[in-house]
Amino acid sequence: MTARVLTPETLRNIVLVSNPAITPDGGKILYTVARINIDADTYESSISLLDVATGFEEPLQQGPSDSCPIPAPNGRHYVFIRRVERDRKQRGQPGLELRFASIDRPGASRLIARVHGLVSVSWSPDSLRLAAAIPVGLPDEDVKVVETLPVWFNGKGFIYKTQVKPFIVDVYSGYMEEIKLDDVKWMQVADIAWSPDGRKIAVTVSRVMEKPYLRDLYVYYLDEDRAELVAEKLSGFGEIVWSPDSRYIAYLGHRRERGFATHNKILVFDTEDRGSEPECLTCSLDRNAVNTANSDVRFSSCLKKLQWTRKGILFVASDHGRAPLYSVEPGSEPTIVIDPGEGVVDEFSATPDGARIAYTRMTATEPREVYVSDGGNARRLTRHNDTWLSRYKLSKPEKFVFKASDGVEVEGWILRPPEGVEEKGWVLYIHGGPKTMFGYGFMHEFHVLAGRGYTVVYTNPRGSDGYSEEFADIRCRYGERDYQDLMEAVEYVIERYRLPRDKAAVMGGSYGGFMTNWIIGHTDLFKAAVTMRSISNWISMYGTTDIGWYFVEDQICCTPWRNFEHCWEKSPLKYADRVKTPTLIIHSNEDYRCWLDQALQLYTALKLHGVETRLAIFPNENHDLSRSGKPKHRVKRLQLILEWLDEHLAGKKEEEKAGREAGNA
Ligand SMILES: CSCC[C@H](NC=O)C(=O)N[C@@H](C)C(=O)N[C@@H](CO)C(=O)O
Repeated sequence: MTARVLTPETLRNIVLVSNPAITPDGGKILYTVARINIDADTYESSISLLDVATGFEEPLQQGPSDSCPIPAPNGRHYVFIRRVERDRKQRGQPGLELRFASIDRPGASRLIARVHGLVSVSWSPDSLRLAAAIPVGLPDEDVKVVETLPVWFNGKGFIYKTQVKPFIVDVYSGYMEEIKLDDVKWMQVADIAWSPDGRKIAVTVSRVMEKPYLRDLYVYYLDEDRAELVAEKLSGFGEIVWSPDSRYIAYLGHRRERGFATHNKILVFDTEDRGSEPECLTCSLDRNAVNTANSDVRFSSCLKKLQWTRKGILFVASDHGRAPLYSVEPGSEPTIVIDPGEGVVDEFSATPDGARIAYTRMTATEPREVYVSDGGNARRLTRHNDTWLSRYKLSKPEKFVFKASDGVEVEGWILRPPEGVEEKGWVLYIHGGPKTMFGYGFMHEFHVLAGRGYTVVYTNPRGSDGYSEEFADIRCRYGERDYQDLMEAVEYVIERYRLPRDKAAVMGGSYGGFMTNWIIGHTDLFKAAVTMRSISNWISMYGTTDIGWYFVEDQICCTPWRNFEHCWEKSPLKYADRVKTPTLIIHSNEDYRCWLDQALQLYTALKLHGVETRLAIFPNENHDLSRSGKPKHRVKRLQLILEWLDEHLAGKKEEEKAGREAGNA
């Protein structure tokens, strides 16, 4: 009997649980439940309410496009987001509604404001108002007349007229007033936080258009209607939280000591001692204080990545493919408060006293579910994915560690086809970033590959997250130590797991696509390659994408005018004339992170050099096609990958050719 395995279409089974927001008394959890409707080609999301004591659950908002519930400090009300459909005539109208509702009145809600987006929101302690970072300004309808940078942004489209501004919003009247930050002419607010004493609002904001990664920290004093600059030229995530006594601000980020390879840290600023150096609370940990585990089954969340409770500051850090929840206080060392085992704490929220924490956890074999922890006792509260999971065979990845040729340990995992599935070959899968990690995030795609008979090998080579800052730092040296780690991993798994050398494929997305392109230009070991949302040419990447001009300079250490030769040396396109590996190129036509030109240049080069190549362009999709693209496109993408592997690793093409020839004879 053939095993029931995951296929492209089983995406429809996965229930996407997100945004577990706990009420201040710890009695209830509001969260988003999303389902993937392949037939209607949509994600349908609603909001549920969980009673922590009984585990009883009831729908709060039926959807089909409700998400991101954020409870008020009074524990009675909440705000949430409703996505609204717009027809052609309404183009330019805001697509989101910010709504206000009572926890004890399921279904009812009132419109607060129509917005084009919501970057961050924070309740006033009296539960009457919100501090909100809201995008304003739209692109021209027809001809685009641009004077700002970047022109476009992945997932947002043309943003050259958009600024993200800070507002105070009255939840009862909907009245909105902009918070004026002195001397800030152009701004992109990254985060906003209302102080527990109600008197101040902290804002992190980028105000240098050419260097959007630089953030300044302001405090706005409501009584005086005046803002003060607290710190300048910070970088990283940019999230902020106030201490319970409203004196300190914890900032999640860094000062770019190792450029974009720098770990996000928790830096605590004393707002009453201006000019004092911030205290770094996570420097000794030497881990990135955010969760960068890859997964393709997430749904949008509005929860903060930091929370300052009376027991300490909570944050998730990336560690060896896992993501535990930590707590830290000024003057102390970080300690783990929720150990997810071989898993990932994906998002969390805690009661102000820190006694109870709601969170979502996932593993490599289970998508996210909601959990609650009361000081050490963790309980799982939802089981949305249990029934369908019990009907399928999913194999469990096995972890391996090998010593690279320079003596550094590198980790990886091997996911074999489930029992009963015929083995057809294997795939080296490379993650993006490069500063993200593989590990214990659920990857539907990996199980689909395994279900078709392909063993998946995935590793965290140099440049990855989850280890020291030094480990993540491959600036200026792309294609060197990272490439070596991957090729040494290949030799290791061939020997240790007896994988067939002549049945290997390589694939990856974004930086992983860069590396796939690099690999096929430097070795002919692989029988097939699949390169997705990839980078092939750093020179054109520089000027065409949302992050290009500063990402390339930082990571590759060149610009089209400085070290031009180095930019070309590090571009896979330079080596395209050596490629022999049959290559499937997958790209989205609205990928503004790694623009379509990257795929087109590679495709043209491979075609002209006689390499077997196929190019799939996905319309109306962006860089996140594999994670949040339209369901039908996600299915099609997986089908294309499987077909390519079947043709080149499982000999499907030869079989068909032989069949055709036999038919003609
Ligand atoms: C502004 S510096 C950070 C760039 C960013 N790194 C985070 O992952 C990034 O977008 N890099 C892309 C080239 C990339 O490889 N993206 C990965 C991870 O998001 C992907 O899988 O798409």
